[in-house]
Amino acid sequence: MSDRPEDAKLDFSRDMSYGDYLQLDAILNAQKPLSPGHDEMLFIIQHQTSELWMKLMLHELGAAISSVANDELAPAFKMLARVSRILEQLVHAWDVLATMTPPEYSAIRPYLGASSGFQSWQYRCVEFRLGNKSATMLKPHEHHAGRLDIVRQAYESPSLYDEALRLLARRGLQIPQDHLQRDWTQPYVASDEVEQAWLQVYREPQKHWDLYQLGEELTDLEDAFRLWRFRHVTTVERIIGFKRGTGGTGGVSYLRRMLEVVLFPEIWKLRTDL
Ligand code: HEM
Ligand SMILES: N[C@@H](CC(=O)c1ccccc1NC=O)C(=O)O
Repeated sequence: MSDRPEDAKLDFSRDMSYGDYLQLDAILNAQKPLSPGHDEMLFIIQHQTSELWMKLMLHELGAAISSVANDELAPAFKMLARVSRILEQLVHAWDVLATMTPPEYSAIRPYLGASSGFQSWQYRCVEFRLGNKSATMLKPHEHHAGRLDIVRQAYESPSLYDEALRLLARRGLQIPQDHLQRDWTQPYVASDEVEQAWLQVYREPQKHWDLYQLGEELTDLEDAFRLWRFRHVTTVERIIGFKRGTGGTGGVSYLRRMLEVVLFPEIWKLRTDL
């Protein structure tokens, strides 16, 4: 045992090093700016780090959905809490991107062509796993069969909320049959009976403690996701104003409409009716 750096292992000619393990050659050689603009490095790294966090989110969300489906709530809570913390991290990441001014972004934007975050397949999988289903959103991935399969898998599977409602039914709460077995590609439709079931949980938390905790984990998650959407719109407005998006939508008008999405409607409504 020693505190001297000279005593650390220094020869990695035969052993796996930090960079080997983390595949840093692949990651750190993946920043290829197309424009002469200084700020493109920020733009690329902001997106790449977001995609890495989304990869972890999908890893956690997929496992959390399976855990809920298997009545294993303790591990699901831990994974959902992690997803919410990742979203918070992504909310704060907007502060870094917001240091980019409109003229700085104008130097990069012509080089982006028709590419846009709208085409992020991992983001679309997150939305689908959280229950925001839309057939149109599969289309940008049709040109790439492997990716389309991944997005379609998320599209066709029960969402986190679908599995939560199936769990409530297994616990004896009244959930309508058409919420328990349905075409999972269809957008979720809120129901008074489902709200009544959640109200029972929230009126007697001590009787349904883990379902109550699940309800609050879902609330945390949607709360953090709403903040992410909001920071996206405000950051976009401060950088490009009301210009149309490179992806072809109205831009800020489209992103504002996305602020109206409610993922777990009865969990929010019950607060008024409790
Ligand atoms: C200068 C920075 C940014 C600008 C100006 C911007 C602008 C836009 C616009 C205008 C759209 C609407 C689609 C379109 O027509 O293009 C959009 C969508 C999107 N952007 Fe960004 N964005 C920026 C940064 C980011 C970052 C850092 C991420 C993180 C990954 C991101 C992820 C997305 C996603 C996922 C969508 C699709 C949203 C949805 O369908 O609900 N954007 N963005
Ligand atoms: N939609 C943006 C372009 C954009 O932001 C973008 C382009 C390529 C890769 C990622 C992007 N980020 C998120 O939409 C724009 O209209 O300027």
